[in-house]
Amino acid sequence: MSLQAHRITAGHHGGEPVLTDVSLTVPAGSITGLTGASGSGKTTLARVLAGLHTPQHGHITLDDRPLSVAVPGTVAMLFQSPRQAVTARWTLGRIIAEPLRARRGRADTVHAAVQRVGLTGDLLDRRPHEVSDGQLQRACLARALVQRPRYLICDEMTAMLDPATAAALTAIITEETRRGLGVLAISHQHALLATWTDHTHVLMGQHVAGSPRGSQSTTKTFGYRPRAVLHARKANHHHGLLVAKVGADPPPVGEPGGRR
Ligand SMILES: Nc1ncnc2c1ncn2[C@@H]1O[C@H](COP(=O)(O)OP(=O)(O)OP(=O)(O)O)[C@@H](O)[C@H]1O
Repeated sequence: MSLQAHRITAGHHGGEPVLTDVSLTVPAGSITGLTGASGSGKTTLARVLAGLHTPQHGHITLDDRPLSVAVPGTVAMLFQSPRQAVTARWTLGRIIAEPLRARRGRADTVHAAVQRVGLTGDLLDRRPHEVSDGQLQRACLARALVQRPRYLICDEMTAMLDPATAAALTAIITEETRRGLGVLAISHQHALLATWTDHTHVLMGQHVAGSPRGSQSTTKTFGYRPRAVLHARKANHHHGLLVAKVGADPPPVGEPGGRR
């Protein structure tokens, strides 16, 4: 069971592709990391995986079936800025319940999700400007969970959060993987990826400063165990995917995971 990107080429507004022939697998029940330089195309790939952006080439499968036949909400997304992901005039309660508008039993489901993410009931009547970023991100996680997603894409989800809230949310999501949720965690924070993910891919975009013009977007996979250092030692090319092992030495300057 997995959410898979198969040889994706994608860009914006007919411009040069941001991603060229990129493949990525997000297995169910585990946390897959995705990192890479700013502009390498992580968010673009995330949006393609969630069905929010149509690729020029390639396709997405969800548990071996086309993503297009999946029930809406099967792939949920959390963004860096929860404020840009919600309707500002709605209460948190309405934001969380909205995906269930047409479904029965929503009160129980919403209540369970609210409890699950550690929100107190009094916050449900407040609007986004009346709560903190952390509380709003918890509400966004609750909104995702009420849809019972099979896969969750977290795009820099913790970037704006204090360490305690970030730790709380990652712990809740980790718990959900034990129930089978597959997670793609996108982050620039290698320390977070090293402790949170089972393995991490590094997206090598063609728009990254210093990369040769026309080079292809690929991903490197670091099958590192928690706390291992991101360091490619050996790479094999396979369908646009560079699979690399991880060493204990710090990566050299300019390498993925190295000092800039
Ligand atoms: N809606 C858009 N219209 C035009 N170009 C876009 C759009 N979204 C992204 N891009 C461009 O596509 C490239 C990849 O952007 P993307 O946001 O996917 O990268 P990223 O790796 O997620 O970056 P970051 O780490 O800074 O969030 C960038 O050059 C960006 O300017």
